[in-house]
Amino acid sequence: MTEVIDGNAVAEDVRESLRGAIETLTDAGHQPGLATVLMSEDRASATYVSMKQRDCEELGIQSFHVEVDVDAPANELYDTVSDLNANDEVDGILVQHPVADHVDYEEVVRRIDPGKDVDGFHPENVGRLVRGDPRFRPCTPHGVQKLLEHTGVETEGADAVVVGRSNIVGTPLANLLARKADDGNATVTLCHSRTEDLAAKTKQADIVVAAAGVPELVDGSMLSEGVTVVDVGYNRVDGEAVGDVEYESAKEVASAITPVPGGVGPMTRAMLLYNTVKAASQRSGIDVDLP
Ligand SMILES: Nc1nc2c(c(=O)[nH]1)N[C@@H](CN(C=O)c1ccc(C(=O)N[C@@H](CCC(=O)O)C(=O)O)cc1)CN2
Repeated sequence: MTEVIDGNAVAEDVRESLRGAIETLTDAGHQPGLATVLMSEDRASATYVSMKQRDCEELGIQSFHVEVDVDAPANELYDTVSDLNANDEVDGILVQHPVADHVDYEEVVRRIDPGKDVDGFHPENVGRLVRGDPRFRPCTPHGVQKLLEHTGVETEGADAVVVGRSNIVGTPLANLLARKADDGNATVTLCHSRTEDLAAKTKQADIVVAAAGVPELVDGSMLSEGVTVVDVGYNRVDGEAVGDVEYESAKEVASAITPVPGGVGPMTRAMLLYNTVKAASQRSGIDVDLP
């Protein structure tokens, strides 16, 4: 029987487990605060940002939001980031990706105070993660780790194949899964658009994470019996949400699989709250228990 991994339920567990820390920080005079910045007309991005604001409100995290006109010069976005860096009530800053075409997202990220970089995208934080001393684990990779942990999937010694090498998901996740201690200890293969025989790689995997942004790229014929499948993809095809995994055929062979929607997406948001609380604790010097 294939286990369908319920991302909404695990995300709810994470949120509930953060309540105590938020209360401790708030009672001590430091209510955690998250600022979201949107410079895009993409409807999905606007939806994700408003979901993140709502998540904050529900948990008692202060939420700040800035919209920068898509036609504004890059400097306007840089100034917004500077203002938020200087705002003491803001513990975490998230600039929703993608931004307007004429703005270099990497430059925006470099301007975020690394101590407030709750996405974990700043070069200093990427370096720390790769060196084994992560300040903030990026939200989606961290969410995938939590889903595996919650499902009881053993990563230690497992063959994990990550499909997709984006800075937001594939590359940091491959790093985390390969690291020792409590991060994974897996043998990781990072596949991408130039991988010659993708099916040969995915077939030998105990864990497959699809994060390529290509609808239904991975199907059941490319998987081995008993594999765990995590689908990070979220594509709109004919108005329908479709993952990077062909769900029905993959479910036939998998022992556990995440659905789309209701799999990784809610975890991305939950781990953002986690990083915001962590940032608040680090910035205030108030120790809290984090799950
Ligand atoms: N600065 C960042 N930008 C982006 C990130 C990120 O981590 N940081 N990730 C992606 C997508 N993303 C976050 O913003 C995201 C994707 C999906 C969901 C989600 O909750 N999905 C739900 C369905 C939502 C719906 O109904 O439309 C699900 O899968 O069940 C949240 C966040 C892009 N940019």
